[in-house]
Amino acid sequence: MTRKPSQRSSSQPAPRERESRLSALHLAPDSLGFALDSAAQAIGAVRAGSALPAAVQGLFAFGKDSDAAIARGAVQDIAYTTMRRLGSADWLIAQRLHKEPPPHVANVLACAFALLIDEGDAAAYAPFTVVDQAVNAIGGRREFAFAKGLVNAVLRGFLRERAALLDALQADEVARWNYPSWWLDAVRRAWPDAWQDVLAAGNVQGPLTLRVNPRHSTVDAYLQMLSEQGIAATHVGAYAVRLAVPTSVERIPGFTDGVVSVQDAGAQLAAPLLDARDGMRILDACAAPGGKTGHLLELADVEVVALESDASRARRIGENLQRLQLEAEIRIGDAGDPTAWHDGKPYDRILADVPCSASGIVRRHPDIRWLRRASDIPALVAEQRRILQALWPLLKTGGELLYVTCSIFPEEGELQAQWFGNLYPDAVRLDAPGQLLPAAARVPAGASAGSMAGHSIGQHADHDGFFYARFQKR
Ligand SMILES: C[S@@+](CC[C@H](N)C(=O)[O-])C[C@H]1O[C@@H](n2cnc3c(N)ncnc32)[C@H](O)[C@@H]1O
Repeated sequence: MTRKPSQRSSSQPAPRERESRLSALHLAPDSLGFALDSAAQAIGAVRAGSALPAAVQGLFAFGKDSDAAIARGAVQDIAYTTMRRLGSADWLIAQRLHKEPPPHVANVLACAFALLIDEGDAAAYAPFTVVDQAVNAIGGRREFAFAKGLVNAVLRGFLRERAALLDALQADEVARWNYPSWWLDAVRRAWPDAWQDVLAAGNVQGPLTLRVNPRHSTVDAYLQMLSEQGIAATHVGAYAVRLAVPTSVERIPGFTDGVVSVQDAGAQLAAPLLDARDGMRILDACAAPGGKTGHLLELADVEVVALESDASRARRIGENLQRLQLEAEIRIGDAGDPTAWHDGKPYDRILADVPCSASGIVRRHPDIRWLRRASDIPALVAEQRRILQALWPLLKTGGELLYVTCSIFPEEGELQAQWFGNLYPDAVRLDAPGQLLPAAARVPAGASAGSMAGHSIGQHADHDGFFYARFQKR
């Protein structure tokens, strides 16, 4: 948790814009009740199909900066924690209530349950504080005030029967693992020896990992600088440094000057695998927000075309490269339709970091598991194939294509690589990590801690899930 709001509530209405369908909220912006109410709105938005970052952003879009600053950290923490525990929270609600409550009441309860599941030192707030503040959150809106007694009874009842309920919850797979059942089936099918580790890794908050820019520093020199500033960090990859305590980017030494970037250790494998050398012409075919584009340009003096289909996301490539003081040619276009953007000059290297289920990065985006549907996977597989087929003819003979997904589903990984190898007799498969399963340094209590199938990065493994396949054109 980045910050805890005070337990104070106030009779003063919070001066921020609210969803039009909700009445005014009579709670102070620095109270836990206010944070629970806001987080509940974000959960409601995700249940309606919105991505969590957009849902949280939307809450503060019209608010005063001061209110947003006060509440935002706590709201974000509660909403993300709730997403990681939504299966448990919904199960507990169903156990305690025979009739479905109004959605906002259910979402406040879900947020409260998510905070009550941890005990002792692991708990962010004292249990009775959570209960009192959840009751305040419900009482803070005129139309839900009738449910104060119910929220109080449900949450206090949970505290009385906590151990028995959490024990019973283990028998329900969705409640236990906090993933939808189709996702549980898919992970079990794909990784019969490691499925529990994979699921558990996705339920741990990801660390803050940095990539050191070799144009400005070295990992050793940067670690030394951090140590002089009293910041604990570990060397976790060729260019990767993991901070012991996550912080905001403005506080990361050297971030604004482009000495380091924020990038997961698993994602940092892409640019070195492309083996780019000075003078090469490279296509980064699905480039935004430009994490891998920046890394490529840090490693060699290359000419990079950064292609992205989403114009608003493409702007972030430019912002990231500006901070790094590096340049690429940014083009907006569909990687699956080169006629619209390709100038006819072939590439030495192509990075195909294609759109995918993002099932490998759920620890950073815990909403993804609830937003995705099983039917999304075949649609994504088809889209990945369309893009790969369009890109292969753009590669020079002797050139290399790196296929990347942040997925743990073999349909988007190994099976896709095999399909590609069978389709193109001139594609020679080169060494690459293949499936990199997500690995968490800290696995939550109660989760299995057996050995991982697939690859991980090494002794300090703590990275998202990726798939990497490399092909050379003969
Ligand atoms: C996995 S992300 C890329 C991450 C990026 N390589 C990085 O390291 O920061 C995939 C990107 O592909 C874009 N995209 C999706 N379909 C595309 C298409 N048909 N052509 C080009 N870009 C596409 C998405 O908007 C998204 O920004």
